[in-house]
Amino acid sequence: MLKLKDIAFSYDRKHKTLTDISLTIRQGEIIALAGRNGSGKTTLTRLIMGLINADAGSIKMNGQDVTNCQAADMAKHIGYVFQNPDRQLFASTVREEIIYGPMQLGFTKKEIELQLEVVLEATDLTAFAEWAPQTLPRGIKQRLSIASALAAQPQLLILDEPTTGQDCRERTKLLRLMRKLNLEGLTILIVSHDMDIIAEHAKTMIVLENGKIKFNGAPKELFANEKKTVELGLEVPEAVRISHDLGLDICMTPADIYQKMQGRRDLHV
Ligand SMILES: Nc1ncnc2c1ncn2[C@@H]1O[C@H](COP(=O)(O)OP(=O)(O)OP(=O)(O)O)[C@@H](O)[C@H]1O
Repeated sequence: MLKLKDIAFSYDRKHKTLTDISLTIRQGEIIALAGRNGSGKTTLTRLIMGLINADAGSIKMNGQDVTNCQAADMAKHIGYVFQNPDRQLFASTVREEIIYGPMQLGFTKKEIELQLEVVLEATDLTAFAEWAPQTLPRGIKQRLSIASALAAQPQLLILDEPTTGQDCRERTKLLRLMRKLNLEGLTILIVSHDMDIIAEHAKTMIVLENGKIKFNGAPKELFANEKKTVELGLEVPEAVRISHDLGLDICMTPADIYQKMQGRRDLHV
């Protein structure tokens, strides 16, 4: 769906911010982007969004060259949800916030109304349609940011640290929403420092260090190698650690641990 080949980018020509970035985001997958602070994650997502353009290399979307496309063109295909919803929300009601994108993209009145109804329902925000976004709690604001992005019917949704600053209930609700959208066919790129989320939800994981890809593969493959995980500035997920301590085969989720424990007579469930 999206293919980056040999991408290079620098903000000031002196320091290379991204080097030799080649990656593929496949239709329908949840792919995670991780790495320590300053490794280049935001820069890479800004590049994919067309907010900045690469100095070298190419980007293709569904086989079409979009290397030098601007943000307005990419907004037809890609939705972006900021880590801090306050950076994104500006309208005076939830309804206006959601219809802004489709209006800018030239949707008809009928399409806009339909999209509004569909995304309010999908994000469980119907009851808040007339509320002022700024008065909503953080978790609901985050869902509104997702609703606004979804309203433009993107093929790819980029979620930047979507669970930061949320309580457990809102975090669970948001992850469930992400999963549901993915099952309905939406491709999702999640930028996260939370390895538990990546272990549980991502099919592929890309790790950046100093602007270069240091890992690109299944999260399980990386987390099985604790030394490499730590070297890349990442934490081993809780489920992996516990399964290791219990002498089980590597588990990526608490449900995995439960299942594997049932097969072991020496461990009581
Ligand atoms: N607008 C800018 N101008 C110049 N340098 C920048 C700019 N934005 C980021 N950088 C630099 O580019 C490098 C990569 O930054 P980036 O924000 O992409 O990393 P990140 O992995 O997203 O970090 P974090 O996890 O802290 O958000 C850093 O060295 C940063 O200082």
